[in-house]
Amino acid sequence: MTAQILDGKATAAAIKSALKTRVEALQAKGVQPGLGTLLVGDDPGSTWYVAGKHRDCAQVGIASIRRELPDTATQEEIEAVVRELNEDPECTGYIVQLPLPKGIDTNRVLELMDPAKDADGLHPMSLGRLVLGEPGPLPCTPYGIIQLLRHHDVAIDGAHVVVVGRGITVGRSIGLLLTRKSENATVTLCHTGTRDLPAALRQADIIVAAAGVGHLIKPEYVKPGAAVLDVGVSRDGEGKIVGDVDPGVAEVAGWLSPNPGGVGPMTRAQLLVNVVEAAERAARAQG
Ligand SMILES: Nc1nc2c(c(=O)[nH]1)N[C@@H](CN(C=O)c1ccc(C(=O)N[C@@H](CCC(=O)O)C(=O)O)cc1)CN2
Repeated sequence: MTAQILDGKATAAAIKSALKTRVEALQAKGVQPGLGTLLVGDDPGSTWYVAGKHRDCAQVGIASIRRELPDTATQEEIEAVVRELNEDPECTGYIVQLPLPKGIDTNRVLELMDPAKDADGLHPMSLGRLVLGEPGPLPCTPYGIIQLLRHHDVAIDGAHVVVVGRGITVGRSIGLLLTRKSENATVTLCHTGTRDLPAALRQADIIVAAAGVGHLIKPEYVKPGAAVLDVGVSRDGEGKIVGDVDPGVAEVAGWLSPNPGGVGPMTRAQLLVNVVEAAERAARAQG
């Protein structure tokens, strides 16, 4: 078997094209959506991701507001920029690029954000709304994964999804989305403390690999025909970027997201969706 490709680039392009029309409708009402980003430090990966987010904004007509601080920035300096973005009327939604430098209390920074401007769906209020089933911004990578599966007609209803990784951006929240009535999946969350990871993975109809451990998912752990989503990014011994999924998995899986070109572009597209939806909510509230 050679897996069918879950093409994130093409799916994200379709989402962005639909968003352009929604942005034009907002602009016609005098509302200009604007995405703010706060980047602390000069990590090449984070710098690249933030640049990509602004390129996407330009494509759909969302304005860009960029704030940058050196990696020596203190908690207070970071919080001061968060307060500025909370107050900036041109910034209708924003993100704090993660991870923040060592020594910074990330939760304190996220909690300080205005929840109405949370474009990442990572504010405690947004996560709480997700638990309660109330409308709000959805976490970008988890919802991007669901959109990618839907777009390729991969059955989620009734599927057993095994997630590997318990980080805040993917592992912790994806189960909340997948177990909603609208998705109706059964989710097992695995992590470094899971005793027999291969045994858990062999049960999966869908695997979400978000551990950040290069080539962790081997072909022999995958049920033939399963859908496999490669979220992780890490470097091998030679410094080359690798995903969490061993290339041999393509011979066993029914569906496979490439990395790059799979979940990454979907994460960015969902961020734009959150910005546009927040601006639409604000426009409705204004009447
Ligand atoms: N505040 C946030 N921080 C982080 C998030 C997040 O959702 N919000 N997720 C990750 C990084 N991330 C978004 O910020 C992200 C990662 C990868 C991509 C992407 O498009 N990757 C491309 C490859 C890019 C390359 O060539 O290196 C792909 O997969 O095709 C977008 C966003 C951690 N931080």
